[in-house]
Amino acid sequence: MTAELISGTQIRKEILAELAEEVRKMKAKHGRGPGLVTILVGENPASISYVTLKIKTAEELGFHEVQDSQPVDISEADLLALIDKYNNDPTIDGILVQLPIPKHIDEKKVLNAIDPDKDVDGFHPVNVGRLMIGGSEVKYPPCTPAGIQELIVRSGTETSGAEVVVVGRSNIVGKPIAMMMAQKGPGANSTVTIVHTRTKDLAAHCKRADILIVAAGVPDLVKPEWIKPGATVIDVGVNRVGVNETTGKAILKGDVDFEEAKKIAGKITPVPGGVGPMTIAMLMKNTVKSAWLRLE
Ligand SMILES: Nc1nc(=O)c2c([nH]1)NC[C@@H]1CN(c3ccc(C(=O)N[C@@H](CCC(=O)O)C(=O)O)cc3)C=[N+]21
Repeated sequence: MTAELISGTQIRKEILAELAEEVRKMKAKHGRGPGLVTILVGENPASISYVTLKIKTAEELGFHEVQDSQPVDISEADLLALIDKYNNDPTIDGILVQLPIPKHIDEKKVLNAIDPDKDVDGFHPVNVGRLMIGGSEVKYPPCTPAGIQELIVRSGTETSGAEVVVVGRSNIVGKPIAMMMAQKGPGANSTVTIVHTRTKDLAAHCKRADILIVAAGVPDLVKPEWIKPGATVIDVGVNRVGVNETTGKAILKGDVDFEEAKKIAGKITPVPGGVGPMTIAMLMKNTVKSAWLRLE
């Protein structure tokens, strides 16, 4: 048996079509679409490629899109002042500072400076707190975890009472997705275990999972024999393992040995084409929500 492929590329299309319709309505009613600014500091090639994808998607949806590129040696004070400018700009609904930022700038200070009501990444402590409370308190769920939950639900995977094992405990993926799956409510109600590189017997924990979410950043970490037959496997890894000689593009690999895992899993996400495209779709969704909240 070969696992059913969960296509982020396909599901993303459905979500973007829904959002495009909302943007049309918003423009008709209020004379403007959602405004999103992406602040990019320096010239990290991976960051440039993500930001390019974000801009392209925002433009397709009819957003008012501002790309603000800053030199790698911008001072912390100047970056904070820039964020403040966008906090006070009524045409901007979402502010995203592409991470990572250079070491001489305190990332925490930067994330804390963004108005929580424009924090469409969901990284501000206020939004992290809202996520912990759950339910209607949640305003901007972080984009990658929101995309993961959407993939799980839209693939028809039962979450209520399911054993979910999350590999990785980062602030942007592991911790929030674990909390979201454990919450009360649709697409959640799961029994959640968080494991990481210091966990004893990682394999045994993974093997119990009905839903295995892997966000460790280690290529091919999860072996086929770690997967429970029929499980839903969500691979969040985006590892650049080389460069394609003919196209010059990066070769991406997930944290799961995909070719072998798909023989055992029930449903599985590919890399690329799985979680990545969903992250951007959820960013757009949060920005549309922010615009509605600001306009009405
Ligand atoms: N403030 C901030 N917010 C972020 O949301 C954020 C960030 N910083 N820093 C970096 C990570 C990473 N990230 C991805 C977005 C899209 C794909 C994506 O679309 N990936 C495609 C492949 C794209 C490619 O070829 O590189 C795929 O998996 O199919 C992946 C990863 C957002 N991030």
